[in-house]
Amino acid sequence: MPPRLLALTQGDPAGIGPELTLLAWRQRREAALPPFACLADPEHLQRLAQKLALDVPVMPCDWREAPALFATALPVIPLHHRVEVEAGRPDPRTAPGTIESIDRAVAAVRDGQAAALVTNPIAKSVLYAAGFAHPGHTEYLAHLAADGGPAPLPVMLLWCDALAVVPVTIHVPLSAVPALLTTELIVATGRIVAAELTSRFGVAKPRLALSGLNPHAGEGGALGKEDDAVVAPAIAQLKAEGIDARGPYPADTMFHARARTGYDAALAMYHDQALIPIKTIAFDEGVNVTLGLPFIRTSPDHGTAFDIAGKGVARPDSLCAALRLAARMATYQDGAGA
Ligand SMILES: NC(=O)C1=CN([C@@H]2O[C@H](COP(=O)(O)OP(=O)(O)OC[C@H]3O[C@@H](n4cnc5c(N)ncnc54)[C@H](O)[C@@H]3O)[C@@H](O)[C@H]2O)C=CC1
Ligand SMILES: NCC(=O)COP(=O)(O)O
Repeated sequence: MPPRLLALTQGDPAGIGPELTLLAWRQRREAALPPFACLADPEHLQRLAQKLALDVPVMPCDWREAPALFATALPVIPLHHRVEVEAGRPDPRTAPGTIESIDRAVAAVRDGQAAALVTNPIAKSVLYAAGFAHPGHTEYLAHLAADGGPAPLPVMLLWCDALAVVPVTIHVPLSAVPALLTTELIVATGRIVAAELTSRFGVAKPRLALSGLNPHAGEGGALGKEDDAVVAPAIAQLKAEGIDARGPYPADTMFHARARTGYDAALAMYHDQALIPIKTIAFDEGVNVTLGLPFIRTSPDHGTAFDIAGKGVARPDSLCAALRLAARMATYQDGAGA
């Protein structure tokens, strides 16, 4: 079965997302990319391609036309919002277009017009300044998936060939982590990770390694109580449910190469505990995946990089990896394996 079309969002139009989209399309053959269509302002992409001297024919189209166009042009589903912003100069007035792109891409995936969602980076602070009430894509996508009912628990997984790692608490201040970190949250996260490593990554019997929260996983309680009181009971519960879960391990010694051979995914207790190791070993190839949703979503692991936007130096490798992984996950979901 040929890979089905992916829906790619515009991301923050002042960031590097638009140029990465152009660069990815240019590399579609060498990088073995599945077909994708971007929800964006076609004229903005045309202007940017011209400015960066990138030979990319940008073709406005609808979802039905997009797959056949992909071989010869970048298919773009036009947004209602026009983009009038300079690269590197973020502006909250672009927020409605950024959000329109996400909303319509999600709708296209849920309607079956696209196989999976791939998002270009957004700047949270720009959206917050425009009144956006969600911490990031991860939480907003769960809100969209709720359809007015209870929102599913979205789980952030950062993935590269050498490591898959999940922050159990996500976009929250460090000072709020101990109160938010509950045995129930860890168990619910572990269940989702174990189930989707099988259904969406093809890992038959996933092995999960859980970190502690505190230095040395609490050093028997002397350096913090949460490791024994909150994390250990969650591991016991996961094991009781037949999930291969181990720990709590000291976070500082569970990410080196030899340790990584012992598990399929690491669950870390907070954002930086999870993201520092993967961005250190695979900043250019890492992919951010949202689990727990009724649809597939991947994204590059990096942000909007306003400091280099429009300068022609941004690397599309992580976006390319996100596109390939989304297609691979869709293949597993369809039951066809990799
Ligand atoms: N999935 C998403 O939507 C994400 C969005 N962000 C947002 O991005 C904004 C900026 O975040 P930062 O912490 O500055 O991280 P960043 O990833 O945007 O930039 C960090 C450094 O890496 C460089 N860099 C990033 N991507 C690159 C690429 N593809 N090629 C070459 N160099 C690259 C940048 O120039 C910068 O020096 C924030 O507002 C944050 O909310 C951050 C991470 C993910
Ligand atoms: N640091 C990861 C990140 O900010 C990604 O957030 P999201 O927008 O994918 O929720």
